[in-house]
Amino acid sequence: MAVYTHVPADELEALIARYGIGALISAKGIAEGVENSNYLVDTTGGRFILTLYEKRVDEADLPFFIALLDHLAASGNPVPRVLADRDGIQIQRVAGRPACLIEFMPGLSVAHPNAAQARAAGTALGRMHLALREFDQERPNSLGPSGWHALAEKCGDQLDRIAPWLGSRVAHELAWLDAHWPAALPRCVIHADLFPDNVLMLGDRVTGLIDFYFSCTEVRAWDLAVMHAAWCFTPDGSRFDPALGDALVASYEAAHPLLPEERTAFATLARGACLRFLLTRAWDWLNTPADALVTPKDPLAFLRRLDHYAAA
Ligand SMILES: Nc1ncnc2c1ncn2[C@@H]1O[C@H](COP(=O)(O)OP(=O)(O)OP(=O)(O)O)[C@@H](O)[C@H]1O
Ligand SMILES: N[C@@H](CCO)C(=O)O
Repeated sequence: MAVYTHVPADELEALIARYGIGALISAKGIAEGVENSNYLVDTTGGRFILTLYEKRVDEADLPFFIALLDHLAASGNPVPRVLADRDGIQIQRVAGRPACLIEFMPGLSVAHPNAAQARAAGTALGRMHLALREFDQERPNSLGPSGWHALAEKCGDQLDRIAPWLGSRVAHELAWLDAHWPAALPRCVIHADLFPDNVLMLGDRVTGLIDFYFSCTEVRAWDLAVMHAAWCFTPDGSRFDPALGDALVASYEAAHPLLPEERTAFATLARGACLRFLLTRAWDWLNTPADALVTPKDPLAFLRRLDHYAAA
């Protein structure tokens, strides 16, 4: 359940009144997600998402995310814009947290995507990368190679509480990736977290790409590698589905061809993606109180994926 911050009804009513979107009808906390608090807000003028930014989103980055969403929406990508209130203000303070009111996108995220859905998602990523050629703002990736080292150090010996050998395995992977990371590949702003739960679909059609709060300037093909690792395995990471992998990569390439050097480096990029999600999940696993409302995700599901790419 991802509602970390409760918004009192009178505060919500006053917020909605600032937007000229009618009167508040209801607001429900959204269970999905682990990072931020999200509410589904209905007013007499329509349906909206209210996001309160929690632990991992830095308020100073919000203008970058808002500009990115504006750019992508303006170039025809299915992403939600952030609404401005009557004074033109987009970043609010709600219950003491930075917050934005966001366009509601139709569709559902698919728990177990099929090949047609992977194909649609690959096309959506390729089109997004095309549009991002014209986006000139930058944001460093705090969860890129140097961030992995910092996170592994912060987890320290505690990694072995998850599995007895995990600390030494992570150290080995960090050293291998330091030696092989293809940092010279083309870069652009990427989504960096396009898991199935961040792609809304109706049937086999993509209706919304959401949750851009890890977007950053990074090796472009890493975005596809993140998707490959997130979309093409059983949830526990034990089995790779080649039909999903082929559908995802072929459809991406039809919209935005990979360079030969991106193709060559793909398994290494995916290995880095697995380490990134292993480490953020491990940190959450070790630091989520037992009585928290959020269930931490399994770090080892990304070690199993990593093993797949390491063997490739
Ligand atoms: N613009 C939107 N339109 C429709 N639904 C949305 C929108 N934004 C968020 N949601 C809903 O809220 C849920 C949580 O949103 P989101 O994935 O942004 O949360 P998060 O806490 O940042 O999650 P994550 O754990 O994936 O980082 C989504 O699964 C979706 O159901
Ligand atoms: N998509 C991530 C959560 C955001 O970092 C995961 O499943 O671990």
